[in-house]
Formats: sequence, structure tokens, C-alpha cells
Amino acid sequence: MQVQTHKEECIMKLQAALDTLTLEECLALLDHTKGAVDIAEVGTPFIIECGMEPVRAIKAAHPEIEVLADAKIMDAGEFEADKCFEAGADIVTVLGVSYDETIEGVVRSAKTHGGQVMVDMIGVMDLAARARELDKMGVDYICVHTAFDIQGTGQKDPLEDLKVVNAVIENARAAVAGGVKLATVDAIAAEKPGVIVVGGAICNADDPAVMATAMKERMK
Ligand SMILES: O=C([C@H](O)CO)[C@H](O)[C@H](O)COP(=O)(O)O
Repeated sequence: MQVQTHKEECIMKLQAALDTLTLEECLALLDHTKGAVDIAEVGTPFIIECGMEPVRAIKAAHPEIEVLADAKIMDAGEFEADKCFEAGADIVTVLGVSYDETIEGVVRSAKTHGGQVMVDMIGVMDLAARARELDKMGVDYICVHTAFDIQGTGQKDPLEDLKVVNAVIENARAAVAGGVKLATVDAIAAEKPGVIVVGGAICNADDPAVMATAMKERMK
């Protein structure tokens, strides 16, 4: 039986990054985008404002959708990841710039709770070298991420970063985040990442459900 390598796997998931909406707006958006959004990200700004309550509420309202807690863990990896998984998160993020011990702790927590780990490569200088290291540590996704604060400055290109990481990983699947728009999603999807993260393009759209559905169509 021919086993698909991660690069051949064609299943791509749409992750809606919920950063600035209220919980009520998030729940309404997820009701209206049924079938399009595979992963609901409780974004870092949301967690800073509301803690794990959005994780609990979204998981309770939509058990069929994976919930990602974008905790961007930088230290106390096992302890902080435990809090996210105990609240119902299916996936937790840890920063690729953190110590290996922190990432190993998040991986231990994920194994304990039956969850998954997404490493956020925001700020990582040598993407290829760090991705090779992380790929051996049992993480599930390695996410290239153009930081919100540098989007539009031309300093980073999500597509180019995705190609760099996809070229060196064999175990984890690539993910991509940071300013993904309908105009750029086709080229990104052609690289077959496991997850495409879209925040503002969906949440700030005139009709988020229409945008999410359009994005998902481009990933099939
Ligand atoms: O993780 C994010 C950022 O660091 C703010 O917390 C965003 O969720 C991520 O960048 C996706 O949002 P968009 O860039 O608006 O698509």
C-alpha cells in the first residue's frame, strides 16, 4: 500500500483565526460557516482578554470543529499546554523560538490529553534549520507566520517561507499564517500545507461566511 508522505497528503484544513471578535460574533460566524471552517483558532488577543472561556464555549457549541488555542507558549510548556487542553483545545501553539525543553513539555502535554501541537515559527531566523530540529520532536504542525506587525512591509512572504519549511520536513505537516487573502490563497494551497490560517480576511469580510466558503473551495 502506497503511504502518502505529508507532502502528498492533499487534505488541507482551513483555520479561522478569531482574534478580535466577541464570543457571540465568533459563535455566529461558526454557525454560518458550517462545513467551511475546519479549525477555530481562539487567537492570542482573545486569550489575553478572556482566558480559556472562549475555548470552552466554542468547543461546547461546536464539538465537530477542532479548536486551537493560540497561546504562543514561550515557557512552562507542559503546565501551560495542560491548561489549554483541559479547557477543551484540540491543538495548542508553542513558539519555535522557545527552548527545546519547552516544546518537549508541550508535546508531553499533547500526548497526555490526546491533543496536537502547532509550532509557530514567528521570529525564527533560520526557518530551515529550526524546522529540521522541530520535525524530529513529535510536533504535528510547523507553521510559518508573517507577524501582524510586519504584514505589508515586504519583510516576509508566507509563500516563500512555506516552500522553505515544506522542503525540509518529513514528519510534521506545514501550516501557514499571516495576511492570507483570497488573492494569495491559490498559490499557497498549491504547496499543499496541512493548514492554512486566515484571520482578518474572514473576520473583517462583509460576509465572513461567504469568504470562509470561498477560501475553503480554493483548498479542495
Ligand atoms: O496569530 C495571529 C497574530 O499573531 C495575532 O495574534 C493571527 O491569528 C494570524 O496572523 C492570522 O491572522 P491574519 O494575519 O489576520 O490572517
